Amino acid sequence: VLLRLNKPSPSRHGAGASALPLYLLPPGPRPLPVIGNLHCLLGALPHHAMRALARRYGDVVLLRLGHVPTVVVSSPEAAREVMRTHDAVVSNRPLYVTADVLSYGGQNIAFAPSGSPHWKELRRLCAAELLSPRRVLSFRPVREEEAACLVRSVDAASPPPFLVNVSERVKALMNDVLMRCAVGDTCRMRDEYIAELDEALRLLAGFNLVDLFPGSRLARALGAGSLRAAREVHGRVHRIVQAIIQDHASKAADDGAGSRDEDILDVLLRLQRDGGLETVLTTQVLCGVLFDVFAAGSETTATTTIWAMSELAKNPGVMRRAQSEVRRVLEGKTRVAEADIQGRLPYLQAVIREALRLHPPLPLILPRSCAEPITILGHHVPKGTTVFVNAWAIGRDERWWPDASQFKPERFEGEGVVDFSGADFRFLPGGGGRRMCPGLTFGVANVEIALASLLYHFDWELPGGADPGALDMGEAYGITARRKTDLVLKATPFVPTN
Ligand code: HEM
Repeated sequence: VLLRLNKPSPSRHGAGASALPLYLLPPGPRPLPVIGNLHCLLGALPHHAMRALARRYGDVVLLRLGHVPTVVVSSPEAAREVMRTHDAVVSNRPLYVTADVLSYGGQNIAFAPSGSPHWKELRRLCAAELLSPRRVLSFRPVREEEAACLVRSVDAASPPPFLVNVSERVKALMNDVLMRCAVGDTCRMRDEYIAELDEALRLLAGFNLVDLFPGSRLARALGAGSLRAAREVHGRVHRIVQAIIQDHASKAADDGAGSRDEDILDVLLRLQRDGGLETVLTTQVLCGVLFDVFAAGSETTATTTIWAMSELAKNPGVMRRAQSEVRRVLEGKTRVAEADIQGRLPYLQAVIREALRLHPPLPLILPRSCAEPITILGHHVPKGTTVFVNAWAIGRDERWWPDASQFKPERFEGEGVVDFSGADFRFLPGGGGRRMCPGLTFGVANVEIALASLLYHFDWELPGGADPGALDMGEAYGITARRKTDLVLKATPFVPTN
């Protein structure tokens, strides 16, 4: 009787759960008819609401979101079981309807089925070609030029001190960097492409009725508008990418081989021509991969940089220490070159990690789907369950991070520091296991040079002498946990640009 009172009835949580002894299922709130536990997520951002549920029910919580059985894990041990012990079984993404349309039915990297030869080949290409350390290094001139451009754009305002919308500038910077690395610097449809990709990201964010109630005709009818919008954006993106590919092919013929560094589309087109891969690189696959690079790369790196600047503005002592490190290392220079800072800014690196701990851009990582029944910390998780790892909650938990809510980069200094490799399940900004982010090194390189440039060239403070501690740190709803309000700071030039 006690078990019945404390545990949800299995049959209430979805078909896969119905044959199980109810005490084996993870605990969770009682689902309501039809909507299940959707009401538990109302009024708060999903990762916040899920943390509140974890505090009440434990590190493994069972929910029913609409018709979809869902498990949320919120501790390093539970995350290890998902991403290491059961990695092979929990590495598919649930293919939501909008994502299905935008990814050509899972032909890109982020939504392709994980066991498929297609996904394995694309991941191999990421490691060996598209996002390899050599390729990331070859993008160095792009990062340096764009970071210098950012500094000039701040400097262009007059007279000093300038009021700078840091959010806008950083977003523009990351869009430009990712766009140039993906399709080159002379893409005539650049702005159109960015606008369509932004719209696609907006459609991907959030829970869609059709995804929450798969199989329901009513949900299909009510959700028809967003599905139609996704199809339209998808059609426009496809046409733009086709035109970009044609431009590239004719430019490659004009330039002659080897006259410039390859961008990601050049590499894809070369691999397409050469053939011999496990998968055929159709135009659809190229569109999907370019979508991954831009969608997964631009927003995450911009969000991380903006949160890092926010935390620095909120914590002037940390700002001073990071600035003095950057200024000591770059003394006498008129612009930031990566060769000058590489491996020489350990405190700034710690600032970036601390920003990623408190503000992982993808707070719930990306959802996974359980292909077979598994056990997480002794709880039975039925086949077909969607699994979320709440990296945001784990990164803010006092059990693993003393003074968890404080911005203390020092915790990432010294021996035995936690790294980005996904091996330490307390710190999962790039996820873990076989689905772990393949672009994290590239992303962090973009964040590092942007921050080094802003800190080297300018002093920063809140406008109107506002109290740094009172800076609004609210998050907006969306595919990434970005700032709710734009970050606007006062910049005073410190080192002039050349
Ligand atoms: C600070 C920057 C970044 C962060 C915090 C980040 C974070 C993440 C996370 C949490 C995932 C899901 C991993 C999982 O399911 O375990 C992911 C996947 C992915 N990321 Fe990143 N990312 C960043 C930058 C980038 C960049 C620059 C690129 C490419 C240019 C990229 C490409 C991808 C791709 C393709 C996937 C899907 C991988 C798959 O499903 O196999 N990311 N990223």
